[in-house]
Parts: sequence; structure tokens; C-alpha cells
Amino acid sequence: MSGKLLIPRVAVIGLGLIGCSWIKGLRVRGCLEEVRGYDRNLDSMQLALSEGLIDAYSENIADVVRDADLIIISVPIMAVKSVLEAVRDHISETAVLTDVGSVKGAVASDVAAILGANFSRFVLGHPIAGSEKSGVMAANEHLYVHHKVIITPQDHTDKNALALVRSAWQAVGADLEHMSVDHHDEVLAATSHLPHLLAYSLVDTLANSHENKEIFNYAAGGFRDFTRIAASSPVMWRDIFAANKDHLLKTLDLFSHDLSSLRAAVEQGDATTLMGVLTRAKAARDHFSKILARRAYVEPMKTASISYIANPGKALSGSFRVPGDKSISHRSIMLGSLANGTTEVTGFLEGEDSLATLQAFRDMGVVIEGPHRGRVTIHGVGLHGLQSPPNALYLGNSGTSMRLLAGLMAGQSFDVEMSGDESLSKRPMGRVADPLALMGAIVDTAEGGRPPLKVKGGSDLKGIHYDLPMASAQVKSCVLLAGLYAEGETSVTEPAPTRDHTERMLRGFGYDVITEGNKVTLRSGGELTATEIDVPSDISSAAFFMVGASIMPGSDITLEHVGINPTRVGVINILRAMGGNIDVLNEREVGGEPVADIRIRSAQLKGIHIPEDQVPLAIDEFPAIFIAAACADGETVLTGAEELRVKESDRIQAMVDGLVTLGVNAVGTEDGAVIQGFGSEGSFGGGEIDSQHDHRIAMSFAMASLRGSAPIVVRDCANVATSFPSFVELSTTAGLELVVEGGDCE
Ligand SMILES: O=C(O)C1=C[C@@H](OP(=O)(O)O)[C@@H](O)[C@H](O)C1
Ligand SMILES: C=C(OP(=O)(O)O)C(=O)O
Repeated sequence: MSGKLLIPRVAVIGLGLIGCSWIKGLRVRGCLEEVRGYDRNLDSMQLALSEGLIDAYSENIADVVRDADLIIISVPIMAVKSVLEAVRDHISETAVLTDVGSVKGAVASDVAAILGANFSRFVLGHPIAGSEKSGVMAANEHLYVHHKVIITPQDHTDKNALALVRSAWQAVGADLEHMSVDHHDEVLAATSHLPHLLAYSLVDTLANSHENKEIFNYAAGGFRDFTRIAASSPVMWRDIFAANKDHLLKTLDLFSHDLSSLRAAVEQGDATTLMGVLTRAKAARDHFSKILARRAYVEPMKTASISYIANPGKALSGSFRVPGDKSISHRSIMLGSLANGTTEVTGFLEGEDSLATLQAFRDMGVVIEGPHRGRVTIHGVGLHGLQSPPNALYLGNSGTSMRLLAGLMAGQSFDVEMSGDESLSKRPMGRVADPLALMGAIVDTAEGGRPPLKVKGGSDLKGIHYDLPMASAQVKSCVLLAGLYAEGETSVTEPAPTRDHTERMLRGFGYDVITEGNKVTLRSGGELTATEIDVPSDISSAAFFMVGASIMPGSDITLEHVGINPTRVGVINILRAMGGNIDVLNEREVGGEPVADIRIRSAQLKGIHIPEDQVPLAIDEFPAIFIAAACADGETVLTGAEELRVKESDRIQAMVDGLVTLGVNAVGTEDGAVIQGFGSEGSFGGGEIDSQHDHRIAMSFAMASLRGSAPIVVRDCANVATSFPSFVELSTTAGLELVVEGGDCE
């Protein structure tokens, strides 16, 4: 909107909550010159006048709409037609009309019938801000602030008319969205019309039962919460149900079908089906609550601007535990789901990536309780017990989920499609589709081997031997997991050791896996037996603090219960080679994975040529290691790390660009980078970093602020929630000066 909105003359037909709140909002903000009102009810018109909502009214609707620039029709759906008939011959040539009804198809038909099929100045709208309150006195000028208003423009809708209505909604703080008429009605049938129908129906059933007194006397939160909307206007809802009959019946039939299944489960004491419904529903409702609180990692986060403002910090101190290992958390859900029996997981990472895996298995019929404080209970269905999911599996930002699942899905009897967010949709999947094709699977990718992936069910897989063309634990795991379903033996050799959590965990579930040098082999035909899994803290999350404590003089921290699987300890080896002061204490083994407490004290680091054999062992830690290199004396050279270019972002480019912004001399090479450290006397300059929506880039530059000379602003940090949801809380407790701007990044 350019300039302040001022509409000379507005007519409002129907003086209820919705119309009056819009008018009041526009009035309070000085957007209206003159408002005339009409209502069937004289009292309402008089009240609106005395409240100053309208300047004049008339019992003759023609007088109200004559010469109006904008006519707001805010009457029950079934009354729209008679209003249009009454105003048709009295509106000006330029008047714009709009409505606020909950069903758009019915209003669109009325407009076409009365004003003509090509009438272009009627803009169909629907504010999603209803309330069981009603009438002039309930008018609230803030009702639409941050509330969605759906506009359903048609092909013939006039652009200027649309712009005026949009401006009038934006002026009262609404968030506008466009939809087609039919799509709107389908969505609203499910999200609004069906819940209202059910609320009315439940109250009616209970009120008619002979024990109704008891019910109302003892109705606790459940009855009250579920039925609040049954106090809404019966006329309005009668009209809505009639106007959206077809869509409502469709969604009601679906609901009735599921309700009958639930009834049968209760009758038959089928606890598994009941738990399936209840845990899935709880997960969906929890996710919805997070969306409401703007805390969920959902697609709109692509544009949500959550930034870290990181000021120079203090020496790090304390003894604490970072969240659970992401790689192990993914695998605990996968193998727990495919096991016979119930697997108990503790220390599970409640980050968006591992939750995406968890949701995928729920979608395939596995009953999973939790997570609650890292505890998850998985009711395994056996290797052949998964069910076809109702929709494509959505895997968010998580490469591990998609690549490991590709292997498992190849062995199922049903087709599966897997999709992800913008970042995942750019990552290479040919690396898993190729070996799976060799095993006899049919895996389609989008152009260039990118997601979405479509895996055909019912293929007879054959065991193969596969020479991994790159050091990738995800590809290795994909082939091994497909091998569980393939005839005979499946083996892989890797060019360099990569994380072996899949092999270790399969053994933990009682499955035979043979590792000989760089070759891993398994045979199909075995079974997984449920077990207990204690997920260690993620060394990849710990790495940010290892670097932070190393570069910030005076730091001394201990990170507890960190996984130190030999295939993951590259970051310790590299920092030690640079002169880092790191002690690995209290080494022990937990459920087949080695863990330790790690003490890090600050030390002046020196630049090194990072040994290439350490690259796969520290593959996710390079963004943090780049920060360490910038603080070191002399030059650090990284080679053999081209895989960094196909992670959540091109991590070589993203880190080099960020370092250069902060005044560091760094250049990217095809397979690595060369970084000139500024040494003990130097520091990072201030500046604005584009994290490329990559969690590890965001957290690395947050750590850099410890040695900053001015604030570092890191943009687009929402994705930190994929691997380290408590990062801000833990790092500020340890000594970082970090403020989150534009949302809650936790
Ligand atoms: O198997 C795993 O859990 C992972 C393997 C690595 O990916 P690549 O296999 O692509 O190297 C790593 O970067 C990723 O964060 C997790
Ligand atoms: C590369 C990563 O994860 P993924 O491949 O699972 O997206 C990571 O967490 O750094």
C-alpha cells in the first residue's frame, strides 16, 4: 500500500461482529471518511450510530449503498442473495463490493446470478477470525491483527477492486492469503465447518440424554474445550452447512468412517490401534501448537527472518550436556520401528530432522509414544509390518532421513514418495537411486537426480556388492538397509571409514553384520529384536563448544556424555593437531557406542594442513573448524572435502563468504579452502552473515562472536531447530552474548 488508505464513503450491510470490527478497525486508524450502515434490526443500527461506528443509517438499503465507494456485505450466507437484489440498481459504476462469508462458492454463484457472470468489482473474502460473540457491542478494532484473511479472486476480478479490498484488510493488521474458491470451501469444510457441526451435535446429544444435569454439573475441561463453538449463531451455521453441503458431506463421511474404526478398537480392546490414533493425533496437535506459537520448523520459515545478534562474549565456562546424536536418533526410530517388540529410547534428539523421521514412521502405521524429554517408546511392527502412508513422506531439511529411508522403502510392498524443503530438494539423490537400481529397485527422481523421490513397491531386490564412489555413511546405510530385504548377501566397501552407527545399531538389535577392513556385509532373512537405546550427546553439536572454548581465552568447559565413536572424532583430532587443549575423560560404552566427558580449555591454535583421512570423520564439523582456523596463527588448508558442497548449503562457499565479510582472508577451492588465521592479537570484524538457512553455518558464526570486535548478525537461523533446538539457551548460559531477533529460535 503506498500512502495512507482513505476511503471516502463506505456502506456496511449487516452490523454483526465481523463487519463492525472491520469498520471499527478502519475508523480507529483513520482510514474512513463516512460510513453508512444497514441492518434488518433497527436497534443494531441505532446502537452502531451511538457507538460512533457509523455516521448514518437508513431503513432503506438503497440510501445506504448509493454513492458508496466500498460496500461490505456482512450478512449470513443465505441472505447475500436478497441483499444483492436490493442493492443492484442503486450502486455506483465504480463501487467495489466485498463479503466476509465462510463459503465462497455459494456467494460467487449469487453474485453471478444477480450482478452478472462477469461482474468484476465483487471481491470474495473470508476473515478467519470468527468468535462465538456477536453483535455491535462485541466489535473489536484488534480482531484482525495477525489473523488470516483469505481472498478468493476470480479470473475476472478487477485489479483495482482487489487492491482496494486488500488495502482495507491490511490496514487493520490482517495477514492476507489468496486461494481459489473451490479450494477455500474444501479446506474450510474440514477446518471449520466439520468441527462446528460436531460441537453442536455433541452438546445436543449430551443435553438430551436423561443424565444431562450430571453432565453439565461435572463437565470438566474436555466438554468445555470441545464445545465452546456450539455457542455460535445457529442461523449463521445453518446457512454455512447448507451452502457448503458437498464439501462438508465429504469430510463428514471420512470422519464417520474413522470414528467407526475407533469405536471398533474400543469395543475390541485393540490397544495398538487406539494408541496409533492417539499418538498420531497428539503429535499433530503438538505440531499445530508450535505453528501457532511460531516455533515450528515449517515451510514458511524459509521466509521467516529469525536472526542472531551476537555480541562479543565472555570466556566459556560450565559443565553441560548438548542434545542427543542426530544420526543415532534417526536410526533408533528406523530400527525400533522394524523390530519385533518395544524399543525404549532415551536421549533422543527432539530436533526437526529426527522428528521428521519419527513422523514418517508414524505415517506408516508405527505406534510411537513421545518424545517426552528425550524418551521415546517405539512399538515395532517387524521388518514387514509397515503400512502404506496416506501421503508423501515429508522429510523437511533432513538428508539422512531421505537417503536411509530410500533403502528401506525399496524393500516394501507399497509405493512411497518422499519430499523435502527447498534445501533438501536441491541435494543429490542419484547417489542412492543408482545402487538401489542395481539391486532391482525402481526409484524415480526429479531432474538431475534431485527429490522428490518416488520408490516403487513390490520389487524383488537382489543383494549386490557396491563400491561406494564417495565416503558417505548415508549411501552405505541406504544400501545395507535395502539389503535387509534383498535376496542373499549385500556388501559395501567404502573409500574411507565413515560413521558406522547403522552397523553398530543393527548388531544391537541382534542382526548379524560383518565388518572386515573397509567392507561391510549382511544377509537378508534375519530379524530385529527390540532393545534399549541410550543416545549419547551429539559430537557434531559439541563441536561448536569445542571450538568456542578453544578460541576464547580463559575458557574451561566440560561437555558430558558425548559420543566418541572413532568414526566421528575428527574434530577432536584436528583441534588437537592445531594445538587445542582437549581432554577425553571417563571413557565408557553405552549400548554399543563409546561415550566420554570432554574437557576443553582455551589454547592458541596454529594453522595446519588438515589430514585428508580426517575429513569423513569430521564432515559436519568443518563450518566450526573454519572458525577455529580463522583464529589460529598462520594458514590452514583443507583439501579432499568436496562433499561439503552438497550439504544443507554449499558449506565451503557459505563459510568463505561469511569469513570474508568479517574481514578474514579466506578463499574457497574446488575441494576445500585456504584460511589465513589472524592469530592471538586479531579478532573478527562485525558484519551481517547469510547462513544460507544452514543450521551449522548459523551456529558457527554465532561462536565466532566470542572473538568478535563488533556485533555479528547472523540471518536465517530458524533451521538451527533441525539439529540443536536448545542452542541459544545453552550457548548463552555458557558465555555467548546472543539475542534472537524476529522470532523464537528455540
Ligand atoms: O549417516 C548419517 O547420519 C550422516 C552422514 C553424513 O552425510 P554423508 O553420508 O552425506 O556424508 C553427515 O553429513 C550427516 O549429517 C549424517
Ligand atoms: C549434513 C547434515 O545432515 P543431513 O545430511 O541429514 O541433512 C548435517 O546435519 O550437517
